[in-house]
Amino acid sequence: MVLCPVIRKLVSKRVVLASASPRRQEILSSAGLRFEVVPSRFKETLDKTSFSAPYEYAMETAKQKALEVANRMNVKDFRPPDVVIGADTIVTVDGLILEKPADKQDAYNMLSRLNGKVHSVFTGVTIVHCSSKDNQLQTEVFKFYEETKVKFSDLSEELLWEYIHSGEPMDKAGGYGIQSLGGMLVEYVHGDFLNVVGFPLNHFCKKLVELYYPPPRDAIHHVKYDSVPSVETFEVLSDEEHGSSTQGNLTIKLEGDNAFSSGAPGSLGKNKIGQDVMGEPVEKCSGDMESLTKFPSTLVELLDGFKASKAMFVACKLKVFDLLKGKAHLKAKDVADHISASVCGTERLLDSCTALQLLKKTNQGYSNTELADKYLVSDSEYSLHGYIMHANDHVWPLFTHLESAVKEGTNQNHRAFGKNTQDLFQDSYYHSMETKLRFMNAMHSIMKLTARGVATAFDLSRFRSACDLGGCTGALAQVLIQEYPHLKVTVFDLPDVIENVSGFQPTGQDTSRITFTSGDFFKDNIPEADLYILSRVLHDWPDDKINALLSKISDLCTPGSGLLLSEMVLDDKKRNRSAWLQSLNMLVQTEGKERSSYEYRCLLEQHGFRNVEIVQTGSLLDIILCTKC
Ligand SMILES: Cc1cn([C@H]2C[C@H](O)[C@@H](COP(=O)(O)OP(=O)(O)OP(=O)(O)O)O2)c(=O)[nH]c1=O
Repeated sequence: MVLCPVIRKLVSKRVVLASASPRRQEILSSAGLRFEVVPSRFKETLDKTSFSAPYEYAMETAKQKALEVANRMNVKDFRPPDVVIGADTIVTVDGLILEKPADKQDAYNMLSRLNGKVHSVFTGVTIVHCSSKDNQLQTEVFKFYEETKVKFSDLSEELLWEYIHSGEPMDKAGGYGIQSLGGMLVEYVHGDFLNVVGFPLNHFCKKLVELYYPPPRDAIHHVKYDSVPSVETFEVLSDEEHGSSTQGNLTIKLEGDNAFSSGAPGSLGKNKIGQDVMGEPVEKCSGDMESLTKFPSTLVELLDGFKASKAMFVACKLKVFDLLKGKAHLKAKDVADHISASVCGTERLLDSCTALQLLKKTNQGYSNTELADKYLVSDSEYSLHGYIMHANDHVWPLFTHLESAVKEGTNQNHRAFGKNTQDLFQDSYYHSMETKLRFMNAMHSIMKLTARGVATAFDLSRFRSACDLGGCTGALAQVLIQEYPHLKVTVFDLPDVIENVSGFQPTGQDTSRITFTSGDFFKDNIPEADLYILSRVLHDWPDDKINALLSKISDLCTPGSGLLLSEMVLDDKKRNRSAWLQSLNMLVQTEGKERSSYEYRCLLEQHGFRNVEIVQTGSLLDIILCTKC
């Protein structure tokens, strides 16, 4: 999604971010900007005393970072970038400029200076427009800066050292990261929060508006904008209402190194032949033309979606993130050697993962992003590796038959895996030890991630016993007993599952209040409990089976017993994309479907449950609680 329409102006340009900062990459890509990352090699050693103000230093460093990359990329026979963006963040306190700490002692010195005080964070940003003539790089440089004031609480020595030992300060100006643990040090922030994190997005968007939609001179005094104006506002002003102004020789004063004339070829804005600075035709405002010229970014994202998924799946399968865990950097060749793959293929995979922000790339090589360390490394606490392997090995082949699934209205196990499913779980998930463990791993990893949300969406402290039907490895049960000290939980699942749960139990945690019982909830007796839980179970089955199961549970319940469901609830208004795609997922692989809140409510009331309450989290699972009347 592109919130700032002016970002679309950059869609057809080769945009390069001259920064290794993962924060800057994240901020700009979340704003919908498409860009390549080429970290600058400029050494941040300008003489600070030669600048009249700290922000001058930050802007100059940002400029040098961007120009170094622009020059390096101006290689004969290659297309140079159109736009290079550089940034530099500094912290200033007591007249001193603080950059990234050199070591822990330096971090301590910086944090001690900031302790209990208000300081300023400046980010200087440079936008360099590039063109190349006879292999000579020509540049136009625009700079600006943003200041944010931050107040630190009074912090104890112990806390400062604990924070320093977390390792977070080392790659951050002033020795703290407000967006993570460092947020705990901060009492208040005045100004743009993202500016502290490394990139003043709001000011950047305003600057783009200035650059790409310059208001004509006589409009300047009418137009006051505090926030980013819509494209239309400025197109109307510059192209229609004041259409003739683009024909004139209008001089626009901009902050930065340049003031230029919109009438001069190669200058900013639109020239006499209706081209913008990059020499490309200017978008017209008229409805038809506009819809023809606007770039369908959403569609491009969808076109690329499956490639991005598969790149992540393959990197996980080849254990790339495991290999890079805890390593400063590895070159593509070293990664290729370890995973027994070609160097050229590995390099492309690593570069794609870098573009997807799963890896970081510097001159020394590739390393994991925080996201990859946390979720893609196979043995991390909240690893999604198991779920991703299930997506790659099971869901992906099924989705290649989506067209048949849609035409036939049935799952595609027979096409994807060559066998008809009489018994869904037995035939598709548990037919071999390998598939069984893969499926259990997948359910375990997704449940670990979501269990706390499920367990705490409602206060369940009135229940003394719970039975988690289809509770698999007991990942939810483990969180339930932590949250509710008086609750005992029975995990009920097929014998195939229960006999393999031991490998998934946590070490060093008291699990004596969890019991594992095997059985088939359609055929066998279900254990008695005050609270029954069906997490991601109902969506697997057709209505007749669901009715049979709910009726069986309802018969076991006494008045006041509870039933807790966790599913993705379909909602026309919220249009939760994951839930609707999950519904297709259910079509290709099961006999079930996702349902709306209305459908769940009817279903539950039909079986004697009342007080149906739904917490729609909008993330992976929504939670429903009801009581037997
Ligand atoms: C104060 C503060 C800084 N920072 C970061 C932003 C920047 O990445 C970093 C300041 O260092 P910079 O030199 O501005 O940037 P960088 O070295 O990370 O990347 P490059 O030079 O390649 O552009 O500090 C935070 O992430 N959180 C904070 O709260």
